Amino acid sequence: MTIPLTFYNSLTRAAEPFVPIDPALIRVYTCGPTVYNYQHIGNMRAFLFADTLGRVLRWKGYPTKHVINITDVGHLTSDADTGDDKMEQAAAAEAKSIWEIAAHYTAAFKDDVARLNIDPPAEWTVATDHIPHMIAFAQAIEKDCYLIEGGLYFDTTRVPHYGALARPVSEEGESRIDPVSGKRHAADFAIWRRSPPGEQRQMEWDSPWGKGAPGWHLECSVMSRQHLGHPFDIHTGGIDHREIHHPNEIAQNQSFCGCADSGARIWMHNNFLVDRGSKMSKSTGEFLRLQTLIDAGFHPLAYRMMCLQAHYRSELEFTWENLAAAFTRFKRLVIARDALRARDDYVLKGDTEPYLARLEDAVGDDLNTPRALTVLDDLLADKRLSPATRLRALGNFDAVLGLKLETLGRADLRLRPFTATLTESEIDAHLAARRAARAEKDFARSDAIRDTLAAAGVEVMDGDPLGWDWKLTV
Ligand SMILES: Nc1ncnc2c1ncn2[C@@H]1O[C@H](COP(=O)(O)OP(=O)(O)OP(=O)(O)O)[C@@H](O)[C@H]1O
Ligand SMILES: [Zn+2]
Repeated sequence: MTIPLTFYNSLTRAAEPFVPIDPALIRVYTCGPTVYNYQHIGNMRAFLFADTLGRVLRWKGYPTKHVINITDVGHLTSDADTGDDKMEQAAAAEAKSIWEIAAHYTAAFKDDVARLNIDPPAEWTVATDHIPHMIAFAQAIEKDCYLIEGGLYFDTTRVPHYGALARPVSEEGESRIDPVSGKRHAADFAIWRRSPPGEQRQMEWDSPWGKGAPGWHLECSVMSRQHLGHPFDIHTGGIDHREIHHPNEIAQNQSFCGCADSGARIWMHNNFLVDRGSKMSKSTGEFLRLQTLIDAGFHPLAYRMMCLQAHYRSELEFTWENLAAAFTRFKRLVIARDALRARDDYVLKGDTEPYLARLEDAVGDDLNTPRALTVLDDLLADKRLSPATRLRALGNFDAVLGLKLETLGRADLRLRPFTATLTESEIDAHLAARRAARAEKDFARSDAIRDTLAAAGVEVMDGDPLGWDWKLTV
């Protein structure tokens, strides 16, 4: 594979050729979820993007170490260090301990990761496992901090070009940051938040600056440095992080190294999933979970397909129609694959190289997955290649797109097999008749219909949790 990779670097606002720091190991850090609630499908878009990046690097032959953190402390209700800790607030609302909250939502997040076929990273690092390291890091940058009643704050005028990543740091931008009494500059942020006198927090630790908890930005500087070393290759996150969280990480990293290095060579940001025109957000209440989509009858990979159809730097509007269209496209791919399998004569004829080159070119062009999908469509439809040849190339597309085209069964998607003797609408008609029979308590008739379906290769699944009431017995 020879086509170079190009990534859009938010630091320079330009597409740049990817030059590994050490080709023997590419190091990637992704800001992970705050586990005070279920992740919504917008959050999962951020992890799908990071997964595509990791997949592309590995497919290109780069050994890659990917770290994603779990934020279980420090993220306040405002990204700019005011309000309550999101974890404390959720624990109070659900009358549970923070540790229970974190365990529950971390497990739910990892379920979604698996269902979306996101490759688990080399390490999931947990913020609260790193408190001593955070204190040591804070001591190292204390020279650029000042102590006020609220805790230890970072003086953002102490590093060169603070906020260059957010660009421009406008008056308007800074006015979004709520004032904290004693802060020297609006953009200054908490490194260590002291527990208010007389108040006991569920999560608090002793430190040289009093009992309290680390600031949210600190954890990513500390975990990325500890697990990857600075500078590492690529740092990713959602585009909201480009404004506050990542500029603050960069300021800490610069203070720590006493240099101008941001800590990562390339900073990449995915754009938002929006719902009726605005960012889908946990904090604003109503949001969609992956489970909601599954309950509505969609395979989780239909959502992956929906995300792949848009470039990661474009805003993506969620509508049920878009999701249904993505699901249909996904089913068509599975149907096309099965049609090829049915005709497979094990004869290899034709050359897939041009398609693989186009795939490489597409994903190398700042992860252009929409273009990669059209390459896949073209490959499957190319009659100059034998079925076996086309099927053989699928592994490359699976490696990059993660759609499980090689392994997913038709039954998983509720598709009628080519060998089935009933059409999809006939199956539905039988099922409707069976439901009517059951409603009339005519179980003999209901069982007879079930047997008819079974003979045709269709197994009825009463009470299927996915809401699909039949699957194929193949
Ligand atoms: N609507 C969205 N579309 C795409 N990415 C998103 C969206 N909302 C959040 N993200 C990204 O999801 C990742 C995890 O976010 P995190 O759990 O910190 O979110 P949060 O701030 O707690 O929740 P929210 O932003 O939903 O209130 C981050 O990279 C964030 O930028
Ligand atoms: Zn982070």
